[in-house]
Amino acid sequence: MTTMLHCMSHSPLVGHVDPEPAVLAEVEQMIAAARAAVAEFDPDLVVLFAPDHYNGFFYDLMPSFCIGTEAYAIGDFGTMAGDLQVPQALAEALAAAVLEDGVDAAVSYRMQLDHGFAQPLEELFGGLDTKPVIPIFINSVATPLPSFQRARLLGEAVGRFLKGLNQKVLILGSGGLSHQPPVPELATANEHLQDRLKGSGRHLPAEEREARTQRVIQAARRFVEDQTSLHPLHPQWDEFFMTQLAENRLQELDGMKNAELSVLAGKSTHEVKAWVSAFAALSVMGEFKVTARYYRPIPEWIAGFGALTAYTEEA
Ligand SMILES: O=C(O)CCc1cccc(O)c1O
Ligand SMILES: [Fe+2]
Repeated sequence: MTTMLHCMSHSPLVGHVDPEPAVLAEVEQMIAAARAAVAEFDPDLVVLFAPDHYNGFFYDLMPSFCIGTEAYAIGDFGTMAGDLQVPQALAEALAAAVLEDGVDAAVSYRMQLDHGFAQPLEELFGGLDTKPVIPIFINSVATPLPSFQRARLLGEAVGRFLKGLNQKVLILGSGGLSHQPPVPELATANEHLQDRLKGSGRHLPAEEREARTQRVIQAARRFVEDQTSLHPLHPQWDEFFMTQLAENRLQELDGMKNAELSVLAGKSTHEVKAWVSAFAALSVMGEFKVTARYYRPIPEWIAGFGALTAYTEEA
């Protein structure tokens, strides 16, 4: 049984602050090709690794990893809102297997998701509930963060479970690459914002939601004018990282310290752990080959914007 993988950057700024038409067309073409490949593959099951941006996971109880047995997306930045179609018994079995395998992932029976999960489903399937999807959260913004090694081990545990299923599985990773949008931080937040980060932000008043959205849009506009207004993108690291994955050198990333990566490529670059977990899962399912690769730094989206597609070899 062949397994397919697709990892991709996301950005809620898509449609809000867009690059020039030629770049937009290039990205749309890349996404259309991925959508066609996914349609051709026609998975029985989708496993989606993605981060959150203080929309569903907060400091009142912040897990490193969480497997959703039921989940819905809130529709931030105009992305799709609504329920995912999570195969509950299978998600429960996956959660149990991952724990048994030595990785202490939490579970959620009411997982609240943002654009990090919704955007890839929207782009690849045109909806949130067109296929059975198991969402797996990786904390990528709320320090202290899980390490690269733990993200790899999580992925390997997930892959071992999936290998035993005998189903046609599509593994998705959403996030990264180098970027540092203005995501709030507990250490520097005022009292009101601290309260939001500790859980009251789970149901943000409409005007606060709008203010937050506009703040990110304004930051993107400023970043296009002045690329020192936020942590600069780091195309060279992004390309290096994608090559490490494509060549199955995941273990070499274990030595990368979280603080080191933040300084090098920006604090939200930790979202690439979704890619690490996705490739780790694929790597235990069989020998794999990367068949498509895309990269371009896109300041309008505050993102080193890339994608990788891979398949295991037919046994
Ligand atoms: O929701 C937020 O506040 C952060 C939004 C955000 C902006 C640019 C690139 C991203 O990957 C991203 O997640
Ligand atoms: Fe993100």
